[in-house]
Amino acid sequence: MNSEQSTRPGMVIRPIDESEWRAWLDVDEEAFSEDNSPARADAFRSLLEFDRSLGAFDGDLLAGVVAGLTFTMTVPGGPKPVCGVTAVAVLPSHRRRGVLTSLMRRQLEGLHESGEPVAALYATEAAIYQRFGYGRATDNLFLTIPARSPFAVHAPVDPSLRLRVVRPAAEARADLQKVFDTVLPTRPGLYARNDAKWNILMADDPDHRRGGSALRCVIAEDDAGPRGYALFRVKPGVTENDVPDGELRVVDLFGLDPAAYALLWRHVLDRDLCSRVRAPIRPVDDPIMHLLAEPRLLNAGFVDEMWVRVVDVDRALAARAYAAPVDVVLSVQDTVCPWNAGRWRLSAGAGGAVCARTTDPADVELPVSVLGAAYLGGRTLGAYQAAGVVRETRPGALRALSAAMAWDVAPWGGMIF
Ligand SMILES: CC(=O)SCCNC(=O)CCNC(=O)[C@H](O)C(C)(C)COP(=O)(O)OP(=O)(O)OC[C@H]1O[C@@H](n2cnc3c(N)ncnc32)[C@H](O)[C@@H]1OP(=O)(O)O
Repeated sequence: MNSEQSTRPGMVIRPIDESEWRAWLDVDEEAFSEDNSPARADAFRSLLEFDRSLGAFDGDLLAGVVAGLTFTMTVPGGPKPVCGVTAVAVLPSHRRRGVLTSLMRRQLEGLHESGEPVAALYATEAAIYQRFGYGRATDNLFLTIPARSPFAVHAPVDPSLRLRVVRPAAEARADLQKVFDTVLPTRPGLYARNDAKWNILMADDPDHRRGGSALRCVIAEDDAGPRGYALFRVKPGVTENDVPDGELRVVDLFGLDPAAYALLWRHVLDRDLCSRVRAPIRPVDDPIMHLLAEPRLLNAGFVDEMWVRVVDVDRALAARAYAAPVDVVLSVQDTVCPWNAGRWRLSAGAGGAVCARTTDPADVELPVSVLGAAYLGGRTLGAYQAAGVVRETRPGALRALSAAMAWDVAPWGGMIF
């Protein structure tokens, strides 16, 4: 599809120049009905890559925007380049006229021509991006745990570990980055946090506190250095009878080994004057689920987290590792990126993966959104078959593909971008 075909008539789509930043911010603030303090606007701007942004212009008026960010994201097998899609906004005066559709199509065409084979995003509303071929690839586990919930007898303990409180939290930044960068390659979905991202986290914007304290930081360490950290806030409170009823909210918690991880959770659960711990952004296989003696006390739920778009089937499927050998012919449906539509043979084994065009008959028929959903390893395909989304035309092929694409560690981004 050429760019004229993908652009709404009367609308010009082009990258936004840095000098047009004010107009960009206006569109963003109007679309989200949110006003930014100067500090917050500066932080937002520091995240953007203007040459990777697109604006939809109605005459001189900037009516819609989308940003692309250059990411290294862990996928099954290790860190790879992924385009982070963010800051999507359309002026309320121009909504439901195809502005977003034009921006999405143009962005995907650009990635196909010279970009990353995979795009990922966090959606404000889950219904928006499926029509553009994004699949729900990760979920967020949210927990509300009563304080002082007991641990199971098998919970690991290492007497050489100690806790260090760092205040203000920003002073621990180097240690935090070291821990995070070590964890990064171990979980699909985690993306490398650049300086701008760490600046925002450590700036501890009062607008993000929602009635909670400044960011608190505790490091688990031994004589050799840090082995994990917890960042959290405490929202103080008392019951009507003056019983302490504070709420501790976990912001970020990573451990390099089971004992450090358990100690950090023990710390947040035992914090004085708190009656519960809320952890709203956790991976669905968080080890805390196996540390508590009474798992029902987790009060767990989950929601969609990241949505992934396979931009180029061949480049994307060859870029990741597979949990088992597989040799299948996929028939891919993709009306937004027609270069993906049709049959591809995926062959993966000990020597790596190859994905190439084929005229052989299909073994599995599926929409590109399911490839996106399964890309980070967090989905099995039988459920999509049961839902009527995927069809198997060679017995056993779907199961083989599902086992190969699934990954032992659940994917999770951990922080909105
Ligand atoms: C990755 C991120 O940045 S997520 C942030 C997304 N931005 C926001 O939530 C800010 C507020 N909302 C907006 O700015 C706009 O309403 C947008 C960006 C969500 C949609 O922009 P629009 O230009 O109105 O979308 P567009 O007209 O291209 O709609 C395309 C299709 O998506 C549908 N759609 C658009 N928004 C939504 C939605 N929120 N929920 C469900 N469907 C939607 C439209 O109905 C249309 O469907 P159709 O093709 O069947 O007619």
